[in-house]
Amino acid sequence: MLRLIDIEKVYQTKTIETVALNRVNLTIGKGEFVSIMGPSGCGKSTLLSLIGLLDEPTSGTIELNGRAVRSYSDKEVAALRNSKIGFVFQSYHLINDLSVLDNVELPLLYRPGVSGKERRQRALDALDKVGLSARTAHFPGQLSGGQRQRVAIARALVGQPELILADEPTGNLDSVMGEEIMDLLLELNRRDGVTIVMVTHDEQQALKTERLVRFFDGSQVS
Ligand SMILES: Nc1ncnc2c1ncn2[C@@H]1O[C@H](COP(=O)(O)OP(=O)(O)OP(=O)(O)O)[C@@H](O)[C@H]1O
Repeated sequence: MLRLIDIEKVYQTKTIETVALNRVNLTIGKGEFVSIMGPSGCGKSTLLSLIGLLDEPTSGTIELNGRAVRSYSDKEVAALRNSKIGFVFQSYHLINDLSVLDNVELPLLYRPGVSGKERRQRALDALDKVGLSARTAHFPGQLSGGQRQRVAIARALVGQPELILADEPTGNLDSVMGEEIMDLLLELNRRDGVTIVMVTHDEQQALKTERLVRFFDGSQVS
């Protein structure tokens, strides 16, 4: 589904040039659950932002479903990102002034052809999947960290993406809640076939996934 071919990412500032990714080759198949591990600064977040079509490589090719991403216009890339990719972050990124249901509905606001009624139903379905049907009227501030991350996962799911990108999804949670979130991601992958790429610092969690890719200094080492 996704291929990274000879990817290089160089950040150039006035004083220093940083090679964040150095000739990375990675293929992610449909339905896979891949963990990415590596020390701080090795390029994990950079990799996720490229896979998530949030940034472009300095050189190399990213292919999505067999077609080079660079052959799409900016507008098409934005539409692809919105329809095919769901994001989950370490710090949830929920909007505190919106209810749980409204937070989950948000990504569908920018979808053409989705009525208000359908939006609501899909958000309710996504919240049901993450076990939060009883909390739809709550606000993020009234939830535990684990529950907030469940809301964020429901928000990532509501657009029915092909791919979920999770950047340290359990990084802010204690081990019990972290386990719960990990089990939820594993279930979504196994039961619903959602492809997941997860950056984590937690070796135990990484070992539960189908595949573990390790990075060091911008390069893939295993
Ligand atoms: N916007 C930027 N401008 C300049 N340098 C950057 C930028 N973003 C990242 N870098 C550099 O690129 C390298 C890789 O950073 P990246 O954030 O991808 O690492 P990481 O593995 O995700 O680290 P961490 O585990 O600490 O989040 C680092 O040396 C970082 O300083």
